[in-house]
Amino acid sequence: MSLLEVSALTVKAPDGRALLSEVSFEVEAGARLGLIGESGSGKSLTALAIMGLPPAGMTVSGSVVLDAPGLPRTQVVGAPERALNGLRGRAATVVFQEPLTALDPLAKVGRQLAEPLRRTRGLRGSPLRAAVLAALEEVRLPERVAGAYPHEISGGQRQRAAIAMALACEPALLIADEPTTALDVTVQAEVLALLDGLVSARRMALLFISHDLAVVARVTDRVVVLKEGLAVESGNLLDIVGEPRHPYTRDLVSSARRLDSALDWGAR
Ligand SMILES: Nc1ncnc2c1ncn2[C@@H]1O[C@H](COP(=O)(O)OP(=O)(O)OP(=O)(O)O)[C@@H](O)[C@H]1O
Repeated sequence: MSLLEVSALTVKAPDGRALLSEVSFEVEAGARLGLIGESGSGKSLTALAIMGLPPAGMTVSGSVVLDAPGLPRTQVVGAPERALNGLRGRAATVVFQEPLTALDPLAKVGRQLAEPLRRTRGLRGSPLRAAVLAALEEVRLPERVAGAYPHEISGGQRQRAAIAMALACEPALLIADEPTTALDVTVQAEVLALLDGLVSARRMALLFISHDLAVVARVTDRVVVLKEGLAVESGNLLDIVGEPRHPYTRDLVSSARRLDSALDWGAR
């Protein structure tokens, strides 16, 4: 049994338009899967549906089963909020493109990190303070960040803090939804390398969402290609890059190649 099994997942807008149509994939414990597609293809809706958080007014059908160690196996579609609350953060969690989605602008970073650590590990007092500092260190943030408000640190540091918060509940599956898209190119590479290392060190499963094939290729080995809400191709990343079958995947691969050779040219 997989950690995450998505079958025929369909999301409809209030006007009945299908935004996601019969999408299916699985993620085993500790495995990595990339979800790639252009803007509006349904990537974020997939992430939200897995978390049981579809936008208001949308109808979700099909099946999303989360089966994380130590937690009840749960059908997310149609599950009561009570059942989902126990799963969110622990079975699966999300890091979004914009770290301010996860961070409270009015609270210091240390206090925000302490909250999930207190809740999930029952820590108080100095052990809690030590755990906050360890969590910052794990994402390579200096101690002083604990006493800063989100607006007082850089975008890259905010994303590291958001990653630390996501990891505080020790999730079995990390969903990273364009986690580096809003960052400068050099910071992007650092955050990606950090995420890659943390997922390996903690043996987490990763669902990595991006419009950028080159970025997905750095952290995953299997991909699902989404276009207009349909999964048009899926499989091993190297097979897909080597022999893309769908015309849209061919476009993705050739534009990634063009970018690659332009960068090679620039380096010479
Ligand atoms: N809250 C909402 N209300 C109405 N339509 C929405 C809502 N959220 C998403 N959509 C529509 O659903 C479709 C898929 O959106 P989604 O955000 O999943 O795309 P995406 O692939 O994540 O794109 P991006 O890379 O731009 O985030 C789009 O047509 C979008 O306009």
